[in-house]
Amino acid sequence: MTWKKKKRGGNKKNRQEAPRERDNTKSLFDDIVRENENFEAFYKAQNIIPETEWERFMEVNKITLPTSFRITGSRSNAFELRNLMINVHVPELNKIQFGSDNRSEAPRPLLWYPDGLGWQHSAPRNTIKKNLVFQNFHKWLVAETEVGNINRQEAVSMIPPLFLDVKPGHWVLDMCAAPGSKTVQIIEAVHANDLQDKTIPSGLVIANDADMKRSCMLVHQAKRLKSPCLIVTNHDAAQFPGVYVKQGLNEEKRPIQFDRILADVPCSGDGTLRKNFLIWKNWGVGSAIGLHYTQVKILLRGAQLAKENGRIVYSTCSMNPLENEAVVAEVLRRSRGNLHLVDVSDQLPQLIRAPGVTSWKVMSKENKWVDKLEDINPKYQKKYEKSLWPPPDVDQLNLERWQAHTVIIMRIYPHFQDTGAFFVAVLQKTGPITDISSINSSMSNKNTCDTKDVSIDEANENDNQNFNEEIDISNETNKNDNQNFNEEIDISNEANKNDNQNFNKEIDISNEANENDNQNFNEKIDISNEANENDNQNFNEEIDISNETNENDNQSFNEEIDISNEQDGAIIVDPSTNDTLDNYYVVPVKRHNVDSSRHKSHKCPKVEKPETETKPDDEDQETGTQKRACEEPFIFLDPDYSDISKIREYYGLSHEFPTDQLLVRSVNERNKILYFVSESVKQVLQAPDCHRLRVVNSGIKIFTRQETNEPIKCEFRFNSEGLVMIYPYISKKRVVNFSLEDLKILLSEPTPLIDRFDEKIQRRLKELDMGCIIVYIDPCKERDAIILPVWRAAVSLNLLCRKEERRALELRVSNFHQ
Ligand SMILES: C[S@@+](CC[C@H](N)C(=O)[O-])C[C@H]1O[C@@H](n2cnc3c(N)ncnc32)[C@H](O)[C@@H]1O
Repeated sequence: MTWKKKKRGGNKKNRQEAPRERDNTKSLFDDIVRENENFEAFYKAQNIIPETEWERFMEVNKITLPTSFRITGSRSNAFELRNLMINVHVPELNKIQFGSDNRSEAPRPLLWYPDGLGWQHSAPRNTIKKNLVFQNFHKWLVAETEVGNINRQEAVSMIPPLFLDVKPGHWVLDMCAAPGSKTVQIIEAVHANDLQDKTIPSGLVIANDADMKRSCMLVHQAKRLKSPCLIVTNHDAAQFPGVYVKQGLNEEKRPIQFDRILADVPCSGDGTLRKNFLIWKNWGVGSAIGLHYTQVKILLRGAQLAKENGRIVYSTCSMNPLENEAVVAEVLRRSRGNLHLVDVSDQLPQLIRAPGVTSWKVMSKENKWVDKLEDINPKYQKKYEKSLWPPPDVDQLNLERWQAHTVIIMRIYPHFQDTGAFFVAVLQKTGPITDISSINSSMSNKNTCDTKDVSIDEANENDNQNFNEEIDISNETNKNDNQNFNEEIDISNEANKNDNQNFNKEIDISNEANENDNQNFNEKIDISNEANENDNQNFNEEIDISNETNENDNQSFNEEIDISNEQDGAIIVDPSTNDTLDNYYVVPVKRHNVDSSRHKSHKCPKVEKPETETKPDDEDQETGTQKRACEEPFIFLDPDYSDISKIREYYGLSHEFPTDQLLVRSVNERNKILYFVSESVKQVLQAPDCHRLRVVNSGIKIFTRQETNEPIKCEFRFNSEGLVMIYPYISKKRVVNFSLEDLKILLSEPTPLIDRFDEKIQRRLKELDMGCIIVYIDPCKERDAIILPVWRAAVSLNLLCRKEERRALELRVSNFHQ
């Protein structure tokens, strides 16, 4: 059987493209299943799917996965979009009839997802391409996705963060976060009360991933949420460094610990068969056996980093008990009663789930069933962990509870609700996870029960063994992601084509406008150039991120430097015990007053690298990535910093706004961008040993210095990324209330002339000098107010936001009629 490779990047030989449409899928899958019977043999023997359901389980696995998405953002905004789905899009799409049974494939809500904000649809791509109604719907989806109001995400992948039960104010660690779908959910939960409280959220989300490239994807994904609570880091989660932060009035040093931990670990991914049929074809027992040890180490480290009474969610997109129940059982055993499974049967009652299992079988890499480690050929025993087999006390672990609908561990299978498969376990920490080394290890079969049990060296050794498999798998996942990503790129390219058309038009228009407005020519060019930079960034995620980072943040992408730090930081210990404090060395990071003489003296802890190793902007021959000589520091501004006083005066910024949470990223007198972070992010970034954290990104842009030849009173303009956050703290001095009609004029061209607006607006604008103003639109009670930064030039206005934001706004405004 041969499948033709479709156009797609990569030079992988023998790569086969699975058919996408439902109609022709089945027969081809039957062929794959025949080619790889191990999958079927393995899972039949595990007896995890009742015999009566087996046929249905196999059938559904052969059908292409529906597309699913979540409506995100603030509550009222999300409800507005949900109502638009229910009242406008679904009725329109329901009119389309297609498929063999002439059935409509309009989106339907995921019944178990709270507030009707989760959706899925299984319309074939051909339909989407050919049908105008679907095309319009898709355009809307893409536009709202670009600005972060909609998140495309596999339905089952939405489940773990819901069980994590994140509350505003929580400190959350997402251990294996990239590409970031679940991080986005966590960030949303941390911001859940923003609108009611009208305060800056105090929570913290650290999103970590061991893969640098994927961490960058994560930055891009999470950036759309404009959260000052996020830090993206790049570590092996099993060795996530301990950091001491100063907390409380006395600034007492305490080890960093989290209210919530998500360990969505790397796995064999056989729950994603419907998305990536190659997993089925290449399925083998080796992946799970190889990953088990890494998974145990990550979950264990997560348990250590949780606060007492903190919640830890362990999840995989694998159905294999060796990656699921075996991992949880081993970590429960090692925690010596300080970790418990949580009964979450009352949460998401409409989610159909099966309980965990208490017996499972281990198949050797030679595809033979093996009852115990000792039965493995001694030559290969090192490759297996004792903990792969069910422990003797497995019945006491509550892995399975199926009484009165009580399910503690959740197994979600594709045939339950037309999704992928997933495994979720919710754990609570009730005491310190200490002294792991003294536990007689059932895990290690290497007869080393001393401190080396989970020591760095051994962990690394093992990691290396497993790493190749992991890389294969994550590549597989990447391939898969790329598949899906290409779909999106196709669409967005189309959108971009359109944009280019519009863009040219805009240039024409702006030229026209410039004729009218020659005085402000330079300003407009500057602003539009910035907008163009942003636009180009979005054509290519990676370029986008690295450019943005290099230009604005100078945040470190240098893995070499960080690896050396990793060695310092890799101390496996429960932070609630102080016994490793001596292993930390302290590099004090002071608050910097940005004056040229002082900031020159600021030393980035990573500059000590010899120049020959990392020249600035050196190109890595192997990866093609840009290396930087040093990671630029996070320099917190002194509230007395002169530019802040200017901003305060010009915009009427309240003293309640925590200006001490503003920072800059470059040691430069004329800092172009001022970033803002939450109080807890600041605590972490100012931790004496923060250098141990390999920070990839943090902070939202709130002010940008506007370079202009014109005489203006305040050089700093608002950045759309941070405006909503700071808006409650500014006076009405430079706020102009617009009606929807005024907004339409503003959006009608890049630099509409002031005299096109309503007379009242003209009068108000005349009161204001040249510079940044804030346009406020309150469409109606049920909808969120729209707050926009606008440049008030001599005779025209210029909306200061990215093209994607502008496009989504245009769509939103056009929907207000309906
Ligand atoms: C299942 S994916 C995570 C998906 C992610 N939580 C989401 O919802 O988008 C597993 C991730 O773990 C990362 N990873 C693999 N080994 C790791 C390790 N030792 N520490 C941290 N991350 C790791 C991979 O790069 C991959 O991005």
